[in-house]
Amino acid sequence: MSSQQPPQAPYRAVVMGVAGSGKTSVGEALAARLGLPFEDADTFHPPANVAKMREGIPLTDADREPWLEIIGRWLVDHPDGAIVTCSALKRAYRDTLRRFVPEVPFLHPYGKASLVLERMSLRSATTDHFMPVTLLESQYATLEGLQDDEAGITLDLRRSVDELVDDSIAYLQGRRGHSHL
Ligand SMILES: Nc1ncnc2c1ncn2[C@@H]1O[C@H](COP(=O)(O)OP(=O)(O)OP(=O)(O)O)[C@@H](O)[C@H]1O
Ligand SMILES: O=C(O)[C@H](O)[C@@H](O)[C@H](O)[C@H](O)CO
Repeated sequence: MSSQQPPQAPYRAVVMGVAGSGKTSVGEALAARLGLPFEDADTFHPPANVAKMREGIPLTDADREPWLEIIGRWLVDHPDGAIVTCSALKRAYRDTLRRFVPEVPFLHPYGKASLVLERMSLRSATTDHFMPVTLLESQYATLEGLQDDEAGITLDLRRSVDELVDDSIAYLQGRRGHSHL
């Protein structure tokens, strides 16, 4: 009998959630810890989408569809592992991403809008991020949390970024042996 272990599956994951929930902070730190490439899906938004959000107008399904496909292709282009953020607010949006990478797990920092609003307000005061706090209500109204049949984990965004990375890694390691990602 061979003592060789099967090759380790690479980690690919999407950090999802409403604006200001910590996707970038957690995704970047997670990718750094795992030594993987990282991309923030905001960089894939066409300028028209960014302009819309800057004006406080929520994106529609039609605005998001081509953007989701770019993110799906980005994941396909990183078969050796990668972490990407993507709001992926609706189940149907996550279905689009799964058309590209069927077993991709979603890590979802989630919590009360009041705390996210506080963090976004602080961010707006200190950076020139395009996303206005006024859009947070529509982000929550659009959000459909992970369903039981979806690969992924809902994380408590009150925890520190480091703790959220610990939680994410524990979850991803737990999936090992159960998936091809
Ligand atoms: N777990 C955390 N604890 C404390 N502060 C946090 C945490 N996560 C994020 N923050 C802070 O909250 C703000 C929003 O976080 P971040 O930009 O990572 O969210 P995001 O989901 O990527 O937002 P967006 O989608 O709007 O770009 C930032 O100022 C960040 O430093
Ligand atoms: O689907 C959406 O409405 C968008 O992706 C937003 O979520 C923002 O781009 C992001 O959160 C930046 O603040």
